[in-house]
Amino acid sequence: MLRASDITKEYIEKSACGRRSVCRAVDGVSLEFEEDSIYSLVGESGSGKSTLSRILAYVERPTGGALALDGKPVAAYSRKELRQQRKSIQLVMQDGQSSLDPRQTVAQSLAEPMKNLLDLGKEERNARAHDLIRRVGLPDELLSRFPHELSGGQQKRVCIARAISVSPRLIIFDESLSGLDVTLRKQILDLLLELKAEIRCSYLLVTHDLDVALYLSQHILVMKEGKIVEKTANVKSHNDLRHEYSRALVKALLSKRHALI
Ligand SMILES: Nc1ncnc2c1ncn2[C@@H]1O[C@H](COP(=O)(O)OP(=O)(O)OP(=O)(O)O)[C@@H](O)[C@H]1O
Repeated sequence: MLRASDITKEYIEKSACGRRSVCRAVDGVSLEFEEDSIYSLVGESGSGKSTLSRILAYVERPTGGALALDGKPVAAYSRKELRQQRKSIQLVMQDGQSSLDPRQTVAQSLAEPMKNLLDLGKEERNARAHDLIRRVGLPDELLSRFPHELSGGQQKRVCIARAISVSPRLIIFDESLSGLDVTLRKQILDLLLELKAEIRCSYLLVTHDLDVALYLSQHILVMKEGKIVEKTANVKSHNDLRHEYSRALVKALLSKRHALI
């Protein structure tokens, strides 16, 4: 469905003394996402996961390489086609509160992508907002609230409802589950599995947490210093990860578990 070929992203950084240097955040990444599958992207902080996610969601342009959707290069899309395709890939960011406009009620927040990307009329948007809020397990009365009147878990659910409102084919969750306590995180993970069974889209979950990746996904992608160092399909346990760097991540995970017991 979505193919990324040799994606590179360089940032020019300026030091305090005015010297310029190049940071290669993403370095020659090629990936292919299939329909109806769950992928996790893991790697340590600064390995380029968020940058790659923004590029895959067309929020940021790569410095090199190309994206193609259903075989057609995204660069060849007209403005109108690109707008149409924007709904296919949705990005859910880490912080629920700052991803939602503080001046919009939940109903307005849910209506916005349906208005901009689906051209739905007001009545249809309202009806869909009621349906969406229930699908993510929240009561209808929350539709009239503002983001600061919601708990962290409720904000995440609203962000998920907003992402599914346009029937995407791939949803990228960029660290969207961090900062939640274990019980709440499990609830959201189970909600994602339920929704996926209903809407049959693909997920890319960007996470530091290998346990979360193993719980949810069939495909694990491991990123280090801007490169994908391992792509493993049909992952059942951490033993399936073979690359030296992946083994180091597994070792860190296991020692963290022992420290907690
Ligand atoms: N807008 C930017 N300008 C300059 N450098 C940037 C920018 N965004 C990211 N970087 C740099 O690119 C590299 C990759 O950052 P990125 O946020 O993609 O990593 P990450 O794996 O998502 O990290 P984390 O898990 O901590 O969120 C880092 O060295 C970061 O400092």
